[in-house]
Amino acid sequence: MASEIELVDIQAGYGRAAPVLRGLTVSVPAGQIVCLVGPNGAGKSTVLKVASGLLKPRSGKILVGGVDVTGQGPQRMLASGVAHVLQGHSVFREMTVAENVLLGGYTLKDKALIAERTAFVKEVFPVVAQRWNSLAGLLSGGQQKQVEFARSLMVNPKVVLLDEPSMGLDPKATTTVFEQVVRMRDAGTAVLLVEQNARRALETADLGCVLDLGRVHISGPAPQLLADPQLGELYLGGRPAEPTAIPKR
Ligand SMILES: Nc1ncnc2c1ncn2[C@@H]1O[C@H](COP(=O)(O)OP(=O)(O)OP(=O)(O)O)[C@@H](O)[C@H]1O
Repeated sequence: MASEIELVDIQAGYGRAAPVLRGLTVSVPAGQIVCLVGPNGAGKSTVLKVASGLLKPRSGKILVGGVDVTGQGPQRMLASGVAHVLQGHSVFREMTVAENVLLGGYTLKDKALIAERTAFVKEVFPVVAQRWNSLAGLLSGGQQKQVEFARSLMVNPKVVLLDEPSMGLDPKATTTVFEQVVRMRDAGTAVLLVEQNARRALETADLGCVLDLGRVHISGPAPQLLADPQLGELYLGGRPAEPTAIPKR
């Protein structure tokens, strides 16, 4: 299956500190949700920063749609088709939902294309259409997250990187947000999802990767990972002796 983005044998870290990612390889096939789970500090957000060009890898390769884009910064990565929805809340509360979403298309010059993309994101995220002229700050946390998702889809990315989309949300809003992640995938965008809420993320994803010590320790179809006792072990503080590969479907 063709990959929208591939990170190959990535070494990356901050400043002069020891590397956080130590030979990490992950790939997101077209039309799939891949989730990264792992203990605090395992490097999950760092993977997304490398994938979106915010952090340049010390070594390794980044391929988008098979094209080598290693070393490109965030603007070029966005133009290549990689959109990053950062951790926390990034809507402008004093602006309308419309203004927030249209910001995502600021690089688009063609008015017809902007109108087409606007209609598309309103269809994928009904709450965005319903609250189009409301101030974004009046929306609930889960609704604001959908505004962020809609903004990221304005440029028709190949892959969207989602960093802890359920952070700070109650269980009902979390359910809604994960349903919208599935809608994004079904609408044709591949997703690389980072989550603390490992169970919910694996229930939503097609494929899962467990990060530990800066590399992927276990990977495979999400349902198989959910049933894997080693996953529980990791979260209880134990470590698997050897990296394990679960055969692909
Ligand atoms: N801007 C930064 N400068 C220096 N070190 C950083 C920076 N961001 C992250 N780190 C360090 O990199 C390591 C991995 O952090 P990262 O945020 O990628 O982990 P994570 O798996 O996403 O963690 P969490 O689940 O707690 O969000 C940690 O040791 C962290 O302290």
